[in-house]
Parts: sequence; C-alpha cells; structure tokens
Amino acid sequence: MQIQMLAVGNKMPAWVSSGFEEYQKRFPRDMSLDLIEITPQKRGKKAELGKIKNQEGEALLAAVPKGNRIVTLEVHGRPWTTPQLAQQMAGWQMDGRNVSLLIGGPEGLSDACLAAAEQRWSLSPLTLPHPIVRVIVAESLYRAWSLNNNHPYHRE
Ligand SMILES: C[S@@+](CC[C@H](N)C(=O)[O-])C[C@H]1O[C@@H](n2cnc3c(N)ncnc32)[C@H](O)[C@@H]1O
Repeated sequence: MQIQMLAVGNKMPAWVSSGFEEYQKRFPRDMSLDLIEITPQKRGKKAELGKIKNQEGEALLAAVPKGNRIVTLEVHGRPWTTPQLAQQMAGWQMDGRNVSLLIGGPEGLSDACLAAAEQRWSLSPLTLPHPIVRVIVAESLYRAWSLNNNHPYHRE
C-alpha cells in the first residue's frame, strides 16, 4: 500500500523536513509514505482567502490518483487513538486501495476536499500549524504500523 500525503505548503524549515523524513524512512518497502507538496497560492494584501482556499483545494484534489481513498486531516474530524488508527490502517490494507491524506494550508481545506473525504481524521481539538501536522501524521502512522506488526516501537 502507498500512503500519499498531499500537503499545501513548500519551503518548509529544515526541522520540519528532517522530522518528517525521520519517520518516512522507517516505513517498510510494502508500505511507503510519500509526500507531495502543493504550492500555496500567493497571499497579497487584497487576497480573497476563500478563493485561495478553493484554488488550493482544486490543486490537492487534482493530485489524488484515481481510485485512492481520500482521508482529510481536520480539527473536527474523528479523533483516533493509536490502536484505532492501527485498525484503520489494517482496514486500508485489506481494502487494497492506496490512501491520499489531505492537509490544508493556513486557510484550511476547501468544501470540495471535505466532500471528497471518505474519512476525516483529527489529531487534536487544537488547531495545529500545518508544518507540524505532517510530522505528527508521519509519526502516528509509523506508530500504528509498528503496533500492527508487533514492532517494539509502540508500547501500551
Ligand atoms: C492551520 S490549519 C488551518 C486552519 C483553518 N483555519 C481551518 O479552519 O481549517 C492547516 C491544516 O492543518 C491541518 N490541521 C490543523 N490542525 C489539525 C488537527 N488538530 N487535526 C487534524 N488536522 C489538523 C488541517 O488539514 C488544516 O487544514
């Protein structure tokens, strides 16, 4: 299975990139975690933020390969514990489709992205900065994988 993280934002600080890569490189060959960055729209003084959100949403959805399961990252999504996430991951593998995880920019995800989601995942009731979200998602997925594969990384 391939898990594709589609995230609005580029030119991340080095600590974000190295934090993400630290977990990305731990995934086994049969479950890759790939990151695709969507270039944010320009935010000038007169920028219409709703329009920007929709344009970024269109770019996110255009980058989803046909047939992928779409999972959005949202404050108001489902808060999964690690065992629940591990269960979800096992279900994704059984289902056989690849997974696209959508992470919005400062304006969040467009209505079209939310409507396209099969599942909506919340990491916390707090609104988190999008660069940090990618690192937490990478770590949480690795932890869920380790639980499903009896790897000692995760301890209850
Ligand atoms: C800075 S937040 C966007 C805030 C925006 N005002 C909103 O209401 O969505 C950027 C992105 O990070 C992700 N995100 C932020 N906090 C999150 C959380 N607690 N759980 C899941 N995803 C989160 C979402 O994908 C969000 O679109």
